[in-house]
Amino acid sequence: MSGFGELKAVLRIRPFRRLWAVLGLSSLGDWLGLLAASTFAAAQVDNSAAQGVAFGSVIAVRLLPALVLGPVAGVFADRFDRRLTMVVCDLIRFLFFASMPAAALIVDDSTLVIAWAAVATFIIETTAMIWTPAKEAAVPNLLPRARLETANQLTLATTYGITPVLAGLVLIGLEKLVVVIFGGGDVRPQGVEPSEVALWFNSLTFLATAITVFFGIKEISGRRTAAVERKPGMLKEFTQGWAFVSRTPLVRGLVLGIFGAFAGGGVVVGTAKFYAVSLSAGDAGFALLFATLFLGLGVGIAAGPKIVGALSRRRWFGLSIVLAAGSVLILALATHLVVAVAGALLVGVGAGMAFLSGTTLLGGEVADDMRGRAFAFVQMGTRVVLMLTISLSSVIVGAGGSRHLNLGFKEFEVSSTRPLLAIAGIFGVIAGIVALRQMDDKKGVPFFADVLGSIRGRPLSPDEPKAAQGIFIVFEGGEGAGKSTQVRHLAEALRGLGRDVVVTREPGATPLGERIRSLVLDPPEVTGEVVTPRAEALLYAADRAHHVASVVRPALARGAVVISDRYVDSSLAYQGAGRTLPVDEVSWLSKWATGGLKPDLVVLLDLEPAVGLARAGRRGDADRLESESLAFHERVRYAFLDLASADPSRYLVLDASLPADSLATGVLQRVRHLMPADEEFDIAEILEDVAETVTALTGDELTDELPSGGTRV
Ligand SMILES: Nc1ncnc2c1ncn2[C@@H]1O[C@H](COP(=O)(O)OP(=O)(O)OP(=O)(O)O)[C@@H](O)[C@H]1O
Ligand SMILES: Cc1cn([C@H]2C[C@H](O)[C@@H](COP(=O)(O)O)O2)c(=O)[nH]c1=O
Repeated sequence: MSGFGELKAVLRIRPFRRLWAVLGLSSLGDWLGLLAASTFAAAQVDNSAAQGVAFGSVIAVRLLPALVLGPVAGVFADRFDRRLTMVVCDLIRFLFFASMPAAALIVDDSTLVIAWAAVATFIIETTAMIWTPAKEAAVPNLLPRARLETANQLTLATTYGITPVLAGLVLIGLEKLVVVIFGGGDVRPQGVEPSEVALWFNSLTFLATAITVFFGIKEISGRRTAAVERKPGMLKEFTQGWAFVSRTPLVRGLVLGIFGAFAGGGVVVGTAKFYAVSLSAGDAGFALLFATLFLGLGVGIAAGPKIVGALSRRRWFGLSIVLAAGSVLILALATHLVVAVAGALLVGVGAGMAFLSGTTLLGGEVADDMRGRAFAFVQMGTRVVLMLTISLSSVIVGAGGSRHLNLGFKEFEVSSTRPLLAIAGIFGVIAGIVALRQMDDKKGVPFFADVLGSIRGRPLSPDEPKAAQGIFIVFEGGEGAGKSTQVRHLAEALRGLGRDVVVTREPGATPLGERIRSLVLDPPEVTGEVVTPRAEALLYAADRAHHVASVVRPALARGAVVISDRYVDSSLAYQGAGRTLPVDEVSWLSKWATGGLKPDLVVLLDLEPAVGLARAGRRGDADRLESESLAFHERVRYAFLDLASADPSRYLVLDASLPADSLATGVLQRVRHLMPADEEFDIAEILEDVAETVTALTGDELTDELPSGGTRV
């Protein structure tokens, strides 16, 4: 589905659509509130120093509740009905936003009005601290899991992209409207200053959201009834929440990664002004870097899922943190504005992707009864980390100035922003790697191969555990190389030693496989149509999936030696090299089909195709693949040899032009090493039977002479 199609599909879900509208409105209110409350406080006094203090104190008061109430806010979201929690919070915000301009109308003392604005802001922020986790925790209950990521894209874009811009526009629009209706500043009646009108408007947005949530999104309620009665006390719930965050690897990893990213972001913001100076880029450079960072954030949120495709979201999260933090290192080292802009873009992309994947993971993988506390913990932590890092880094950089560095051959002026950014970048990369290790859901799957495969739509999957006791031996090679002969011989030898041996083959070891075998190998004159290369690859993979699940794994699980005539390498050689399908795709398909089951030993019987085809021809009519050109079979042969040389410890390559009994000895010698020490067999003792068995099985007189053109390996 296209990105637009996915958005439409999410918005078709009525309760989510309404919640999204509510979120948009309340986020508009938040941004408007931030701008209006602070300008309103500043407007109450005349001199610029007092205006600065009034403005700053309202902002500071907005951040305080995170420290005071943050830890317990999640308990509300998890304990009480989330719909009612949201409605009560919105009604409180409605009343307190309206109380600010109302106070200015009633009270004459500007100090009191400012003080009230600070108190009201504190209460409003406190309720927001409770409202947000309740909302975040409710979203996953309104949607199918598969739609959660798109829903988060939409809500993040709304909260951080659309509504702040809209809030600015509304404020400008209100200002113009006030001038048109009431005229300039001196003649205006009381209570209609633009910031006051904005606060009235803002209070109404919260009334509207309260009404919508109460009457329009009843689905948010009703997730528990009797369970509430059984809940422990609030204090217990609070401590349970903290214990959950610290003991659950996924949440611990998420929290660590998110805090690391925010710490890095805080340092970037705190040092940005000085950093722009160190680039000699001035205010314009500062603005450019900031705009680029936000652009990157948007790109990360909007395009991230498409870029990484099917990559595990846990891995994506860790990767995003490392990308963001690693790009802070680019900023630390950049000496040119263009490089710094590229770095800022990547920081934004990484942060946006981490934000989206982190939110989706928290929503999708944390159980409903803990979700509110998990979101509240993150909400509180990010604010605290951001506040601390912004203030600390700006103080450090302000005090640090710049240092003159003389390397002998070159001299530099190094701003203190650089080491600080470097430290933040290194710290962030480490946080990302640790987070990834904590929460990796594909342990043992190579990371970068998985990332590349996922981007191409073919993620790697962890191997299914192989039964410890059994031994899996595969014979590979071109047509007529002697595989069946050697398979049977080895089986006889091992059975003679008392081992449980399962002889099998691909394709066609099962009734289903038999049917697939005739579909792929019968000539077109029989089947009535030509099997296309991709269909052929899929048919072999289907046979393999069924074969491994129903024959190979069960036999290995009971400790048998499984000897298969052909396996994965045949697909890589025939469909990959022979049919020239992309080998990595064929390989991925087989890995998927087998759950990653690899043989303990592959015996490759290497033979000139012409010789092998001649041998096979003695059996009668050629099948569909035997009828392929000599060039096809040459490609197959060299593909087998390449596979063997890429992983020599797993392969035994034998010159298949040698007599069958020599080959059998070579195979037995190697297989010996696969047996447990106490089961090692005496080759000399069983060699006696080898030639006999082989002759009996093939029905041919085996000769010591090399067939013409044969090469010894
Ligand atoms: N080492 C050998 N030297 C000469 N002939 C052999 C040798 N091994 C097997 N043969 C003969 O070659 C023919 C093909 O042998 P076999 O069926 O074992 O090969 P294969 O690799 O399983 O063939 P295919 O893949 O086409 O089924 C048989 O007639 C067999 O007797
Ligand atoms: C498993 C597998 C086999 N093939 C081809 C190779 C042979 O031509 C036939 C099997 O015939 P055999 O007599 O049993 O050796 O199928 C293939 O193309 N791809 C595969 O994955």
